This record gives sequence, C-alpha cells and structure tokens, in this order.
Amino acid sequence: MSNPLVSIRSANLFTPNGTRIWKDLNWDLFSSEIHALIGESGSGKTTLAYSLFGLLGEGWKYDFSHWDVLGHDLSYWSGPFGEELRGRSIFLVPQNPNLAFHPYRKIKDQVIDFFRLGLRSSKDPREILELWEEMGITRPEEKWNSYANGLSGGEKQRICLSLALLGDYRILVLDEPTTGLDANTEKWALRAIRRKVEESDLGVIFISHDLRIVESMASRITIMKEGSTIESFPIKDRKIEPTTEYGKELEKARRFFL
Ligand SMILES: Nc1ncnc2c1ncn2[C@@H]1O[C@H](COP(=O)(O)OP(=O)(O)OP(=O)(O)O)[C@@H](O)[C@H]1O
Repeated sequence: MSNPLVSIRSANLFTPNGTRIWKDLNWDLFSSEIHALIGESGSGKTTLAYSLFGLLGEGWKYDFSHWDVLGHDLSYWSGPFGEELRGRSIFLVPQNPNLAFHPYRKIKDQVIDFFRLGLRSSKDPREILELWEEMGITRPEEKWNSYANGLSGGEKQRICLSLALLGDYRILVLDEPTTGLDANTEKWALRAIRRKVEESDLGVIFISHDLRIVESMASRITIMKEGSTIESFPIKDRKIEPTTEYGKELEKARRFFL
C-alpha cells in the first residue's frame, strides 16, 4: 500500500465543555481509495472527517500520539497555512449544501471565486454548465445567474458535487453526498466519483448511512462506535464482511440502520 494521506493514532477529542467524543481513535486514509465511514448516529464520523483539516472551530481539544494529514500536523491545518490549502488540496461536500453557499450572492460569482481564490485556476463556464446539465440541473444558465437562496437543496447539492468533480484535489470528503438526489442522478454522480478516483491518486472519505451505496462505492470501510474505530477492512466483491461482533450486528441490522 502507498503512503497514507491521513494517519491518526490514539486520538482523543473533547468538546469545548470537556465532553470526551473520541476514545483512542486510530485511522488511515490511502490514495486511490474510497473509504466509507459508517456507524450509528453520533458515533463520530463527521467530527473525524471535519477534524482532519481543523474545521471544528475554537475550543475543541485534542490529544494524540500521531497526526498526519498530507504531511502536516493538526496545528498546521488549524492555522493560516491550512486555511490556504483547504479547498485546494481538500474539498468537502457537506451534508447540508446550504453551508456551502452564501445565500445572497450569485451562484456564478461564488463558483468563479471558488476557482480563482480556492483552486487558483479558472474554468470555462461552458464546461461547468455542461456538467450541470449532465447532472440533471434544469435550465443551468438561469441557475448560474441566480442567488443561492433561489436554488433548491438538491440543486445546491449537485453544484457542490460538480465542484468536487471539476477540481484536482488530494482528498475529497463526501458527507451523505447523494441524499437529496433522485435515483438516476445519484447513480450518475457515484459513477463519476468512482471514475475520478480510478483516474487519479485521490483519496475519498465517504460518509453514509446507506450500506447499499457503500457496498457499490467503497473500496474500504471503517466501522465506528461511540467515538472509536471498531474495525477497518477492504470491501471485496461489493460485500461488507465485518469480523467483530459489533460489525456483524450492524451489517445484519442494515434495514434498521438505514
Ligand atoms: N458542535 C458540537 N458540540 C457538542 N457536541 C457535538 C458537536 N458536534 C458533534 N457533537 C457530538 O459529538 C459526537 C459525534 O458526533 P458526529 O457528528 O461526529 O457523529 P456522526 O457519526 O457524524 O453522526 P450522524 O450520523 O448523526 O451525522 C456526538 O455525540 C455529538 O453529539
């Protein structure tokens, strides 16, 4: 296996008021993998993904024996250099697409700024609009000229996903990326993400409650429980085959888990 993009050992996380959220968490992400994080609600999936890049905000406290994300420790990602790299090396498609856009700025200005300031590049708007059309965004030119608050949640989610597909990142975090999409668009988007990973050395963190999607998408899976990683294993032949009792229970109870 290649060098990990992310490597964390014996990490503990505490909220600003001192509640312990992670317990001796260990986790790795490798390039060219789609790594699913699954676990019951509150098990620590989102805090893990967001912490990697110092996104949890002020007052959260960590201790760990090892923390390496793209060769940098946590203080780097929480500081100005990390700020610079977020959005360029790493891109996040949040669970709530409203978090990604300012409601009262035009979508086109936000997307142009995203390329200019974030990725330090430019994109031909025609290429973006073609992709939006492929993703099932109706009247893409009209949406391009709209304010963000004039778009539906599903449209904003599609636009976030299009930015994930158009950039050249090292790590992509997809937090329940297809919940607002219809079945066809979901299928299209998942296939496009898989193709992107196959064609690059990108590592994808894929957070989902839907084991059906995880099986079809992910090459590796980590099962989390109460702030710990219970087990990590490769997914072969689109089958999730845990070895721990908890993992087996979770897999068996999948219809209750969705
Ligand atoms: N801003 C916050 N302040 C205090 N506690 C928080 C905060 N965000 C998350 N937590 C707590 O941290 C724990 C892990 O939350 P996290 O969001 O990582 O879970 P999750 O597995 O992503 O859950 P879900 O599947 O519901 O999104 C939970 O107990 C949650 O209540």
